[in-house]
Amino acid sequence: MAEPAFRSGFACFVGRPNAGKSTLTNALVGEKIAITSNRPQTTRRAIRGIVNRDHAQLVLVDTPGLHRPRTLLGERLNDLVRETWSDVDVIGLCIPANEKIGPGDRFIVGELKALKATLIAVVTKTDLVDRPTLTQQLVAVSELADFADVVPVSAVSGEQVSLLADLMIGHLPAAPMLYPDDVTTDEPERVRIAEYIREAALEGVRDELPHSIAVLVEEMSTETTRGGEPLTRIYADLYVERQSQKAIVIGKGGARLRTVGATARAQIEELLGTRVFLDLHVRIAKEWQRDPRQLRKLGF
Ligand SMILES: Nc1nc2c(ncn2[C@@H]2O[C@H](COP(=O)(O)OP(=O)(O)OP(=O)(O)O)[C@@H](O)[C@H]2O)c(=O)[nH]1
Repeated sequence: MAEPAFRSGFACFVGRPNAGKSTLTNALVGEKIAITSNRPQTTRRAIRGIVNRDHAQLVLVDTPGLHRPRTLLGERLNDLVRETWSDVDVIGLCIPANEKIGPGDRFIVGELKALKATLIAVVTKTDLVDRPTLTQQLVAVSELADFADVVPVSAVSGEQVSLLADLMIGHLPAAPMLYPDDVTTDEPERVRIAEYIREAALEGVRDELPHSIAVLVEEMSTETTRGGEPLTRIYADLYVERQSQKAIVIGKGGARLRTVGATARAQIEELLGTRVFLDLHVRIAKEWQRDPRQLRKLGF
């Protein structure tokens, strides 16, 4: 059969926390769209990145990990993951090259088997291991399920990233372009801005904080300065659950919050292409992860 003129479709990466899914998505898309962190489970939303080729378009949906739900937020996240899984053409199961396959991986494989999507295995972080270890891991991973492909990649060195895109595209149906090809993500700007702030706020804080921070961009407007330059004013709230967490986020004399603001502002300026005035407020929303009203307000 002749190669179709155009292929397009959806794909997502799944795998245990910290498997390298967000970093890989960024490497494939070539623009920072999903937040990454060296802490598990920081990715909360289905963020799309788009890989554009002359004859294909691959839309990546970035999902949070599937895990045992302990809060209402946990349950919503799992629902979101399953919804995404049943809606894509290709699923890439990510397993780090430098970690043993465990019950968590087997659990995910079990959940994936019933789906209609083409299943491929991606052995990530290959820059961290030597050849014999990688070979062993590739064999072990191949035995987990009947994968259409098993691909080793390193998002950090870039090795095999482009090949992975080609393989994934090969599993997409013949279909026309889904989005204009100058678009890399359809995530609303405010959400991306909120994610930048959240990521900056998570840098270097204690392990129990990640789940307790949420960010909401309350107001955003653009004006022209006296010098004739566009300036975007952004007012955002950082929600934490307790006074003690608020103190950590703000830091001594507000020092930490200023660093968070400066880091996030630089990224937002790059995203928007204007100068940015960023006003951050830290607020306490008790038990927001368990409260449906608060969750809705924060976009979950
Ligand atoms: N050396 C190396 N490190 C990597 C690579 N890919 C990801 N990492 C690191 O692994 C950690 C986790 O990567 P993420 O991309 O956030 O992992 P994730 O699977 O999206 O994690 P969750 O959002 O928790 O599900 C980060 O510290 C990354 O810098 C890689 O190819 N090589």
